[in-house]
Amino acid sequence: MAQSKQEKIKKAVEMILEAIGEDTNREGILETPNRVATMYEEIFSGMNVDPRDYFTSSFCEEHEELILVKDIDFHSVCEHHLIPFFGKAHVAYIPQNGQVTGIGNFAKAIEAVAKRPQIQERMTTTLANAIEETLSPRGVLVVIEAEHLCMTMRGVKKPGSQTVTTAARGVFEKDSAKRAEVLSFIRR
Ligand SMILES: Nc1nc2c(ncn2[C@@H]2O[C@H](COP(=O)(O)OP(=O)(O)OP(=O)(O)O)[C@@H](O)[C@H]2O)c(=O)[nH]1
Ligand SMILES: [Zn+2]
Repeated sequence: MAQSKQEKIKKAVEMILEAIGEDTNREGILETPNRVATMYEEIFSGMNVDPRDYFTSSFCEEHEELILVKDIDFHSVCEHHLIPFFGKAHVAYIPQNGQVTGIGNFAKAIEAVAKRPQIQERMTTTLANAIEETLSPRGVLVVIEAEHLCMTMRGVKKPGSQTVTTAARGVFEKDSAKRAEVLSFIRR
């Protein structure tokens, strides 16, 4: 992150600490604006990353059957309150014309979309669209399950509540049996 952006974050954090009545010169707090600026660099590192870039390389493999990468951990930041939501993402696709990609690329793309202020629906849709647009599979299904701290530590305060979102494209949009097959693998 550029120096000027880091400076802006530090100043803003200092102002928040002052506003809540903290002594910004107190030993434990003195370095906090710095720490937060460094942390933001990490947790918002996906701001200008296009998830489609992870799917531009594919290799030709004659496997036109289901591939499911499940239980991919992620942490993101709710754009409404700037506190975390986190959980697991599952990505299923059925390749077409042998266009298969490295399974690690799904985890990289999830990191990219998670590391920016987000809402869960957009994260789900962005991933499904990125895979559809680049690999042109017969179908893609993205399922995300997450706990939102804005719903558990504040506001309605419902600890343990989980939000599930899905985005289905191609064959998964039309074929409920195919969707059900993926969901049963996810539940296992
Ligand atoms: N659809 C959707 N809503 C979300 C997500 N993350 C947080 N929210 C909700 O977005 C809403 C923000 O609404 P506001 O009315 O502006 O915020 P608020 O008054 O603090 O609302 P509460 O959180 O309900 O107390 C809240 O209902 C949140 O629960 C998300 O990923 N998707
Ligand atoms: Zn929120």
